Amino acid sequence: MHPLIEGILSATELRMAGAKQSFDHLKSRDLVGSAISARRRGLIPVIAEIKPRAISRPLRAGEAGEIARFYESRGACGISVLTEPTYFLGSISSLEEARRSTSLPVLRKDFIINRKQIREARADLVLLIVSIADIEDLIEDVRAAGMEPLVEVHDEHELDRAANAGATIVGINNRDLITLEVDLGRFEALGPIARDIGLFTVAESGVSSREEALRMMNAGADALLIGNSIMKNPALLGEITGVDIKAT
Ligand SMILES: O=C(O)c1ccccc1NCC(=O)[C@H](O)[C@H](O)COP(=O)(O)O
Repeated sequence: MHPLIEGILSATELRMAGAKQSFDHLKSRDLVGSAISARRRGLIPVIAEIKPRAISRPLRAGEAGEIARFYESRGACGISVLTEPTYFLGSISSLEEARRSTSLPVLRKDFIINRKQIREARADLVLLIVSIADIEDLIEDVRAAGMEPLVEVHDEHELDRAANAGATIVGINNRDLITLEVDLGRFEALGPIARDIGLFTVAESGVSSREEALRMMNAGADALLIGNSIMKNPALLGEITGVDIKAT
């Protein structure tokens, strides 16, 4: 594990001692349906991420809602919100704002290690990372709270673990959590294996152009998760999804 992630996990344990843990059981929004509908409209299905770290500052009140609405207008099929505060400068309030501001399914992207975190806030999907979490228990907890787990894997062993634990949506992260290096070849190697066993596959990290997005789609991705490149240059999202291309 990279020292940065060890630091995030220690800070998470401390913070959770006093966290609130309740939310309304509203109807969940369906990511798979939203991605299929994007493809039918000729778009590349992108889960667009709100990632304050990419712009090196926390968001102002109201900004997460503005970004979420913009992402929806540029063809996103889902919104991911980084809620981890220590390194990623995220917040639960951004998650709640983003979900109130669009009709898209919203993913809570964080380093979830215990069930208290799952009940901190309403999302439609919650990220569980196989290498840091007891996913066998937490998958059930996420579903019991009316949400769906997006289970992140980095190699074939983790993919087997996710499938055996009952995951149906897997994220294959092109970013290595030990070195933090990004290699799109990781999805190309694992994506087809995940699809062959019937999983819905999300190619996570490292996509910064339409060409790279097409590369992930050609490798069998059902959806892409993109953060840094579109936070730095939001206009890029329409180019990647294809909304801009259809408009011209
Ligand atoms: O993004 C990081 O620097 C990072 C560092 C350590 C652990 C996780 C990290 N990112 C989380 C993510 O997986 C990404 O935010 C997400 O997949 C989008 O990736 P990108 O398009 O490369 O921002």
